Amino acid sequence: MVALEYQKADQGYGIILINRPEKRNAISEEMIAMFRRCLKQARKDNIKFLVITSAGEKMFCSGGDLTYLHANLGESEALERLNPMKDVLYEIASFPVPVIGVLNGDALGGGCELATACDIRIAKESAKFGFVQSNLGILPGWGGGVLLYEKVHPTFALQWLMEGKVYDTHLLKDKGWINRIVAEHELEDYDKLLQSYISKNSRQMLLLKKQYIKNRKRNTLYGDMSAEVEQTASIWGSEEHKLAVGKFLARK
Ligand SMILES: CC[C@@H](C(=O)O)C(=O)SCCNC(=O)CCNC(=O)[C@H](O)C(C)(C)COP(=O)(O)OP(=O)(O)OC[C@H]1O[C@@H](n2cnc3c(N)ncnc32)[C@H](O)[C@@H]1OP(=O)(O)O
Repeated sequence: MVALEYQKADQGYGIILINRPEKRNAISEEMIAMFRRCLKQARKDNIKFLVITSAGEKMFCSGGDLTYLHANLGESEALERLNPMKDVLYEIASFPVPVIGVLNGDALGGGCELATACDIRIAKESAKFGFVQSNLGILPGWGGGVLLYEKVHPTFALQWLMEGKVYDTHLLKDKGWINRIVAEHELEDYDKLLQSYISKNSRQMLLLKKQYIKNRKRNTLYGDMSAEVEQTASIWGSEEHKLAVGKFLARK
């Protein structure tokens, strides 16, 4: 089974599928390299938009693989392991056509960062989402906190990042993080689900994304994301982080 794959759909859009449901779609080191390759291929194809979604019904993504991103890493080692996925998130955020996150299940930690890097989020109604990093003694490790400030009101971004709460789709739609809530059965037919995008042409999509990037509040996105990752790496070895990750890894 391939843990991450890309394909171009007949209707002219691309899909990246995170396919590791048995580990709740946690992102491993190997999958980061696969992500880069898939994005590269998607850039070459003449697609109208790119979808990022996952296999399984439970989780869109449970974040970074905690066996690889464990808490016993030194600052420079943590930075080395975090930066590649930050680059993937930046690549998604600056991808030439719109990127739609189809959130088929919950997301935690880095999973919420990945969802936030997408331009549009369509979520299954029953899904729950948590920027829980503060509960783990860290900050977002892939630059996704910076992206969150771009997507929702700054006071809500700060509140979510500070409190580390897990929210439902209705609250997050009110806050502007989720664009559209759908029933589970609507995820069975992508061409129908995505019809309002499929019906537009490639040139329109390309120009709309270009305008969106131009209208971004900041033009220092990459540097700001890198600074956030550095800050996270600086507190990676905190006692709170060691305790939280140690507890997860030892729970069975
Ligand atoms: C930069 C990374 C950093 C960030 O910036 O935020 C992060 O992303 S840190 C990670 C944040 N995520 C978490 O803390 C979530 C950890 N996982 C869980 O709390 C639970 O697994 C779950 C996601 C709520 C799902 O619970 P449940 O449905 O009961 O399944 P299991 O717990 O039994 O998990 C099944 C299977 O998957 C493995 N798993 C789950 N999440 C991860 C992960 N993030 N990394 C590695 N492995 C993960 C889990 O260990 C189980 O494996 P087996 O024991 O081999 O079956």
